[in-house]
Amino acid sequence: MPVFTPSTGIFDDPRVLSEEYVPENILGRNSELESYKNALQPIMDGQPTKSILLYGKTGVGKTVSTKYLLNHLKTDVKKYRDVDLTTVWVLCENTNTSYQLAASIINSLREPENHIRPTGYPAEDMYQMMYRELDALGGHVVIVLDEVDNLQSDDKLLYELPRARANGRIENVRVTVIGISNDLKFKDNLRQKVKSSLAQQELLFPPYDANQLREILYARADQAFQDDVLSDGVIPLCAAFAAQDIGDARQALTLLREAGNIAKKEDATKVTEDHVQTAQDDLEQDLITTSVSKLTTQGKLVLAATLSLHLEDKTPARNKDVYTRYQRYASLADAEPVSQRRLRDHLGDLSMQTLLDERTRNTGRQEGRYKEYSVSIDAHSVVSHLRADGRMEPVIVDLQKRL
Ligand SMILES: Nc1ncnc2c1ncn2[C@@H]1O[C@H](COP(=O)(O)OP(=O)(O)OP(=O)(O)O)[C@@H](O)[C@H]1O
Repeated sequence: MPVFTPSTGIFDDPRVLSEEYVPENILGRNSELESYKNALQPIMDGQPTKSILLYGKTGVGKTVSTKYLLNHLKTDVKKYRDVDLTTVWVLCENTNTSYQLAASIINSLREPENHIRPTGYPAEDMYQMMYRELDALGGHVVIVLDEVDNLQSDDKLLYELPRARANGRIENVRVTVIGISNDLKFKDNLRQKVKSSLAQQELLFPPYDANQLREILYARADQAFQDDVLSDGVIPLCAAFAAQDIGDARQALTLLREAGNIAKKEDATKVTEDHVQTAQDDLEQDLITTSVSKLTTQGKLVLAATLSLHLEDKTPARNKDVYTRYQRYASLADAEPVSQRRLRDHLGDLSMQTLLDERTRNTGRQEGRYKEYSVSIDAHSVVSHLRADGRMEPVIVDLQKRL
């Protein structure tokens, strides 16, 4: 018996479904791309530009559209106007201060051997170094600040960078700043003067609907899979799952890829809707595992308290009801309880991570508006994931009485 046999021919080129793959065409974003292109057009025309703040939830094409337009702009500006366009892309995930941002900009313009250490300089020296570096480039520089919301608490450069030329910090180069954020409330939290500097133009990318997701998936599937291996319902089902959730193209592509992987593992000749369903269940489990394991002890206690109410059929529950149960669980786990106000933040976080469902009730005059919470995931899997934290053991014993 041979040890190795050829894999079944499900995929042609699975890399096409990976996160790294850059598609040639952006689908389902015509009007958004048109507005974005108009916002960048002054660069082509050699006119002063306004800064751009681009919003939208995760996976709605903000990154891919920005890369697509900047790549074209770079080529076209060179061709028609002989202007050099430099693009600087800073992922602000771990960049929380203006000082770190200046260091990241400098380093992204330098060869690795000339990188500076992002510590130890007086702040003003660091900023001056950055402006000198930018000015030396000449032409036009587009600085993309991806996940710009991380810089909210130290916003000096968010204010100054878009105005650098007007304020005489640079002379030879024009700078356009594009801030990208999936925090839809980011702008509301900015100081007025930062808002008017960073968000001179705003673009909103809405979630994809099922039709748009289907269009994106069909184009990718054509290259990713061998001919005729996808059953007819597969792409519509992947699109429907992702549209029902938050309309995220990344999620839809991952689901299609995982369905293909499952079919391949089973040595199946076709990818079916059952494979999609299994992939969806697996991904949901992975999401719960990751989200629960990343919670702080307080977050886990709040989740456990809401879950125990759920198991007693007492959800949707209000903040004050969760708080009573939470206090008991905090004491069982020997943790200092947080205030009721802080509990509200934890409930909000858990809802953002889709571990809980949040619903606002409006009862008219008597009680006004309030929020209610219920559990949106499988109780057994939450309990098994909470078990990984030894401190939760007494709480789990209590929860198990209700399971
Ligand atoms: N309109 C589209 N056409 C083709 N592929 C798309 C489109 N929109 C998104 N994608 C693909 O979906 C994935 C996520 O897209 P992208 O990274 O642009 O999302 P995003 O809005 O920047 O998300 P995040 O805020 O999480 O970074 C990528 O693999 C991208 O190639």
